[in-house]
Amino acid sequence: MNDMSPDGYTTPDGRQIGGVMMEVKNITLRFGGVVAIKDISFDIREGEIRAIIGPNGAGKSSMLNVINGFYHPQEGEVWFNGAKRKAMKPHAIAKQGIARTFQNIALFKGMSTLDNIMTGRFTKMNAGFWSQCLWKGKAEQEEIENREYVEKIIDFLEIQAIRKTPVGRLPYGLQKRVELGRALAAEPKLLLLDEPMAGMNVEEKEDMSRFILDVNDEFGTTIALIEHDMGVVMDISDRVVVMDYGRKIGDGTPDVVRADPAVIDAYLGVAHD
Ligand SMILES: Nc1ncnc2c1ncn2[C@@H]1O[C@H](COP(=O)(O)OP(=O)(O)OP(=O)(O)O)[C@@H](O)[C@H]1O
Repeated sequence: MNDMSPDGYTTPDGRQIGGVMMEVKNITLRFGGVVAIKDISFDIREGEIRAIIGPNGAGKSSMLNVINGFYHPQEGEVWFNGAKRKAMKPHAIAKQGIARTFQNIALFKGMSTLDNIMTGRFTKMNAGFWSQCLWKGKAEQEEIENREYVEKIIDFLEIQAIRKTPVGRLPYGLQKRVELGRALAAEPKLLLLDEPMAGMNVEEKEDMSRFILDVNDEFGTTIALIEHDMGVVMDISDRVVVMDYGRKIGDGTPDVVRADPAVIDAYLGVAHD
């Protein structure tokens, strides 16, 4: 990686990363007596694939929920697109361009792939009830545009063959792909992935890794993910934050993090000389 100038940097594979999109500053989050996050700061840059890793209970999901606006930390600030975020409801944050997937798939199991992905368009739907009654044409036009966008995602994720299938009948790996599609339907600037490879076999992990890289490349989406699978994280991420017991113990490129003795001790469990 080149220098970390405010304007960005160039990745080893030649991608241009931009300035800071999201910054969390000195975040502390407590649940009663449990300190889930202790004074953590890091940034996510425009166009990056940024990972947050750490052992069980390290605070990764809590951090994703802070970024997502679901949890409000007792201390610290969240900055997005150059502005300090006020306390907001998650749907307002979704409107700002942040979408996410969940560790335990949160799809409507009885609904088709197509309809599930359509639900991801809700932040893009402007025609309200009265305008639908008074101005049917506008609502119809919006519906057509939403359908077109969803079809584009279905093609992109190579799930045409299952577009009509109720998602509850799909294998796990495909359900995860549909969930990615639903998040993409919101056209996020920042996409949060909560353990996108959890429970997958090797082939499914390879497919998901390829789709994450392609989303970043073709849609230009900035991606932050939390993941247990170290191999996957190191392969696809530009920079990695390492958490342990609610603290940040490492931050840098995969090579830097891999060689960091504190990370090796805490997470990799490999003895270092
Ligand atoms: N809603 C909650 N109420 C109370 N404690 C919580 C809550 N959510 C998380 N915690 C605690 O905060 C700490 C961090 O949990 P968190 O789920 O963020 O870690 P994690 O790194 O995502 O773990 P895992 O990899 O197992 O999902 C843990 O001690 C956990 O028990």
